[in-house]
Amino acid sequence: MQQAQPKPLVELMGVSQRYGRGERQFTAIQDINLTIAEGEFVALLGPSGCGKSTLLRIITGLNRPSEGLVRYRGKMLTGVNPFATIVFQTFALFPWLTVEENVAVALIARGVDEAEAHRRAVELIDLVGLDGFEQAYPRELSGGMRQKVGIARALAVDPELLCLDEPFSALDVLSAETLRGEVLELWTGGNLKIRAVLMVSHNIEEAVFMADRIVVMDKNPGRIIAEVPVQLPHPRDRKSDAFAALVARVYAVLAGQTQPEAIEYGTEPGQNGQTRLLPQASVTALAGLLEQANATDLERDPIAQLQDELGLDLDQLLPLIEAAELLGFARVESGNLILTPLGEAFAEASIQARKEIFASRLRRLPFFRWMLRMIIAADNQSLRWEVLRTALEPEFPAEVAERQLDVALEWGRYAELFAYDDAEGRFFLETPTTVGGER
Ligand SMILES: Nc1ncnc2c1ncn2[C@@H]1O[C@H](COP(=O)(O)OP(=O)(O)OP(=O)(O)O)[C@@H](O)[C@H]1O
Repeated sequence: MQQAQPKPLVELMGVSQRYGRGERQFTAIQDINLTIAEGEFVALLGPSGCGKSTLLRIITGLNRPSEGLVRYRGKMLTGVNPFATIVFQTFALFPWLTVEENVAVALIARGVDEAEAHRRAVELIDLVGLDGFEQAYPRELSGGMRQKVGIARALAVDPELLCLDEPFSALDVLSAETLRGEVLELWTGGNLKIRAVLMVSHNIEEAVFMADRIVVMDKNPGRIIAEVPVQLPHPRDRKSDAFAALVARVYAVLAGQTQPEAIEYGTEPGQNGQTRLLPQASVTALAGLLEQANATDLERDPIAQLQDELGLDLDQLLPLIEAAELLGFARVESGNLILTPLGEAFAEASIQARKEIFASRLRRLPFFRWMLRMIIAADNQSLRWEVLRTALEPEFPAEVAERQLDVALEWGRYAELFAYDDAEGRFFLETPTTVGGER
């Protein structure tokens, strides 16, 4: 028998969202094409700032995209989507209302009379497992329980599309894990009207554990870089090889945006072409990563292993990996982090030798070549922070330029390529030079 094609519920075509005006205009997401079909649980995964929440707001009709079309059940979406609802990370409960009132309020707002609203609220509270807590106030509940109230409230309006915006990230590890299981039970139980779930996450394992499809995004500008189907039956076994292989695959997509060397280093600021952004990675954390990777057998599930061992979340780990790749200390292959001989040498080197290795790598980066040239060319070979920041501004928005200089300052100081006078806000060379370029 031929299986019927699942019907598309949400369709996004060429969707972009820009914020701000004029020179300060900024593209949060660009040219997004995405379909969510009936029966699907889709996870949106990507680094902080790649536009996941923006996309959710567009799908639920809270934002109108700057460009592109959004269709819901084949019809153009022009205002707030009445069939969709969002559960937020921070619960968003009214502290002065009881659990029951917090749920009922969503129904009353939709015109349901008060007695009926309270009757349904009690049913929903039972459904999410909070029976007995109807008259409690949010402050009396644990984080996990509060999030259940948030879910009950979202379910009160009988949504077809349930959007979850990092619903577990404010919870402790155990509560998050329990609630993941409970949400999956609600979803697979089939007692609800929900036709699809869209969950924003920045936890790869969570996405592989829950979703049927993972949409992977990257930033600057926010865009979809891959879609990974997850065809494992529920309940999923985190310890299985198939699970680990999928985690590794998604990790490889996120971390391994490795490009040919010429593109990878980018161009110097002010030259034609794109200047590559320096990842927001501290030298200490980078050294920690390299030491850990050098000391550990990272054959299986490297992301989970490194995250656990270093106590980092994805947003902290990815810039470190990017920095390790940029500096030639490591590469990512099929989801594994492999140290280069230089990376191994760095991990095992003395403090002074590390500084020298680091300096030799920084001198290869167009950003640092440019900075050094600017400092050397300045009066007294000393340059104010503002001058460099202003010089970067045609290339990057002001706050990005500022953050780039912060990173460059930390890396360059560590490598002793230049020094910085905090009181005067000036870069200068520790050993003045007269030759054109480097010491
Ligand atoms: N109303 C707004 N005005 C200006 N910029 C905005 C606005 N909303 C979001 N942004 C910017 O757009 C980009 C995408 O933001 P968004 O919150 O959608 O990302 P995200 O992937 O959900 O991030 P996170 O994981 O940190 O929540 C960010 O750089 C953010 O600063």
